[in-house]
Amino acid sequence: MSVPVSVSAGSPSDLPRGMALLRDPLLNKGTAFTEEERDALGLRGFLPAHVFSMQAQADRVMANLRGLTSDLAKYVALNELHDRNEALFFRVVSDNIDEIQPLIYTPTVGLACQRFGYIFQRPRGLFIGPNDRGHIAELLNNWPYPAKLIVVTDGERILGLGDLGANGMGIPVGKLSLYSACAGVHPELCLPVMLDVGTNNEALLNDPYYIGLRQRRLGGAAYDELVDEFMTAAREVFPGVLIQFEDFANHSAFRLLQKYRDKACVFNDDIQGTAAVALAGLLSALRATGGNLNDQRLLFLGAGEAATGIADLVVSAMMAQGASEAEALRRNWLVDSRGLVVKNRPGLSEHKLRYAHEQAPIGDFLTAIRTLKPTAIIGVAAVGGAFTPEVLQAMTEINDRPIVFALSNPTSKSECSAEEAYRHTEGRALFACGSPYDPVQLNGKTLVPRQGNNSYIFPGVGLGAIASGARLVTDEMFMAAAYTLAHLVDEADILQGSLYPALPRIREVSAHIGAAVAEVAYRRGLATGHVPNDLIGHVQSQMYDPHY
Ligand SMILES: O=C([O-])CC(=O)C(=O)O
Ligand SMILES: [Mg+2]
Repeated sequence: MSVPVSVSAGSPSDLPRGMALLRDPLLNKGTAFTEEERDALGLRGFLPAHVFSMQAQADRVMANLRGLTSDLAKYVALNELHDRNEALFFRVVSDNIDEIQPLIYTPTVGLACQRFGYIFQRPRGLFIGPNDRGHIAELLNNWPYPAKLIVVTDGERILGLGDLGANGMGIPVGKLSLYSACAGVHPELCLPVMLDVGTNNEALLNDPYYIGLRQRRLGGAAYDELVDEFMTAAREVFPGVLIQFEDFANHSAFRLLQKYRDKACVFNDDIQGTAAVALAGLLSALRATGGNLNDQRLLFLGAGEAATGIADLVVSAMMAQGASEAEALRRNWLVDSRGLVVKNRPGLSEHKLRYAHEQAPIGDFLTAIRTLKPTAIIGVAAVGGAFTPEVLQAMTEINDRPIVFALSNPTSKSECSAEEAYRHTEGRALFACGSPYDPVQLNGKTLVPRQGNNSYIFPGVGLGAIASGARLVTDEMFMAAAYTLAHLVDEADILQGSLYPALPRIREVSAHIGAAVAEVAYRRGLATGHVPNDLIGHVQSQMYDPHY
């Protein structure tokens, strides 16, 4: 007899029985409970006669899903399955990751967050707000599972969609689903957290179905104190927990990372995860162009978390290959809403200063391309359509194989589509995108764009940090993750224009990234316990496999 493995439940006699068992998503198997289990667990009479295999259940889920016509309806159906039977949900997601990732993650999760109040059924995770001050540890203690991994947001910058307040809870939930599906972090170890500090989104404040606190955002010291109480309480209640900051606005994201990175096991996915996935894509693109990293010139459209995160990691990689810091910095340029970021521009925020070079001001992206002659353009400003045909043609005039990364999410915010990228560069672009695009046929050739999305990176990084009991998450770990990911791209991928491995290989990818991250943790004395002989075996042995 086997019910899904629980990491928190005690002996089998402590497990719920009867109706309570059917209603526990971590243990429920629905119509797959065997005759023997139906007798032993008090289930007789609750279930129809036929005993289904897990495969038959999974096939039925997929058939039903494919019968639905809207992506939002599919999101809701998958959410319901998640609430009913976790093992089956993760089986279905893992076995059909190409088809389902876009439904539980970008782009559909963006729409789901915008509609969150309307599709809300059961809560998942913890909502913490200003009224909980002084009691956050108690609140965390209400959580019935032993969290080892928290994804936390305050909803102020959800994907490229802006302030969605408490509706942004869809993001921690979606990211944690990918942790379990893509890297086998056990679902019981995963805790989504929404710091609901209000919203400045007027439409939501006036929406009768808005689920969050109906007040404007908390700011200043009160905000910092709330975050700090949460950080302290989380580490007290769940010792060693890894905390991922997600979709905070720039003004909070850099500050919070700076404040906690040397004292707690934290990272910011939008800064560091995005950086690693972009560096990996760049390394793959260089296999196609035959160029050297240290000869590249990168022009970013955007100057926020993703842009400076990527630029910082690229600078470190260039320095590791022999460039001086000054040389490496000058190979990275930022364009924001006010034009090229240059030294003499007044009022630059701190995170942009490293990339404010000596240069006459330039007002627009196209002129910046013509002046600076980049080898790569990287879109991270959430301005949909910003890579116009003129921009793409200009890149093609300068480069034999222009590198074009349209990383903004969801699809509506993408700088250009895959089709546009290839069509306006005569099929020469080395393209990556934040949200998924289908293959493109051009001049008798099939080009297969892959997602330059941090979902290739964060699941493996979290797995490695947890498997090694890491005390901190460092930039060196993200560097190792980026090189590991790039190494897993094979020649056939490169030939068809794919800069990342195929998504169905994601569990293998995450295991290797996990081992690379754990290796850094052990080597730097940041791990807990002894170095295992077989690191990848050790990491793989901790991966949750969704079977009954
Ligand atoms: O969630 C994604 O697709 C990538 C990401 O972190 C973001 O865009 O904020
Ligand atoms: Mg994000």
